[in-house]
Amino acid sequence: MCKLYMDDNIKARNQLGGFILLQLVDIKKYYKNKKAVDGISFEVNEGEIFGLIGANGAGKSTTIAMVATMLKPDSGDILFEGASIIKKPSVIRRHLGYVPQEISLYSALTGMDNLLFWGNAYHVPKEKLSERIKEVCDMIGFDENILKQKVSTYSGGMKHRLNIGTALLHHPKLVVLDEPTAGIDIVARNQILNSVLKLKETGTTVLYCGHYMEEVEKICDRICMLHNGKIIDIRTKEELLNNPEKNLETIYLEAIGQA
Ligand SMILES: Nc1ncnc2c1ncn2[C@@H]1O[C@H](COP(=O)(O)OP(=O)(O)OP(=O)(O)O)[C@@H](O)[C@H]1O
Repeated sequence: MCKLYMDDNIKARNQLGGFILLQLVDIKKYYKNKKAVDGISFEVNEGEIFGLIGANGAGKSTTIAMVATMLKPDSGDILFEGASIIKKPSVIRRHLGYVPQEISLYSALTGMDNLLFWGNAYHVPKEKLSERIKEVCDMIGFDENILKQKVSTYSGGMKHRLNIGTALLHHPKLVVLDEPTAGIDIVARNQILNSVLKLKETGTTVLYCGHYMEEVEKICDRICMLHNGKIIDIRTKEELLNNPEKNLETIYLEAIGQA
């Protein structure tokens, strides 16, 4: 029999002929009686930056925690390269770089020691690790001098950048970022956004959960708006650019009846 028919994880194509990396199909998640995610379906194309926005409690973190296999949906399915990650979480785990809001760094260690630690934790082959650390440092804007310093001496923005770097060492196909710029200054935010854009240049797909509408608008190819656990709209960057009289914030506020 032809291999194509034997394979149960065949990547789907989008309308433009590109590959779909990730598909959420009618996902629901309850916390006791509270519906946190209420029938969400969307697709993330290979190589794009896909943004998720919404006010506090909209369901963003719950959604991406399910993609990162930290939480299991109550119903629906999530497919990575056509295979269900609900049935088999391992299909996504080795291809995933998940950056939660919390910083997971050892502050008593240097930046380099943190990268070595996470490189080993992600099973990056020893002979490839130093080259990969160089590539990641280039992406997050770290030089050798910074790497020699202890993380306890870093600014908040530097910690966030290194935190992202640790999730990139194993060259993941999909990077999931949960509000990576929350609570840091404008300069550090800009550096992080540039790192995310560099990541896209390397062909990596990004699922970006953000709080600040203007930054999501700036870097994302498509933006999914959530409210009360439901999708209220999905807009492409082109649609937003072609409609300059309404920015993302206005569109979102109008959609939730708050304009
Ligand atoms: N562990 C939990 N137990 C009970 N309810 C929860 C839990 N986590 C989230 N919720 C509720 O589920 C809903 C969605 O929360 P979620 O954290 O996914 O939203 P969010 O869009 O990420 O919000 P924020 O921007 O504040 O992080 C909210 O009403 C929240 O209170």
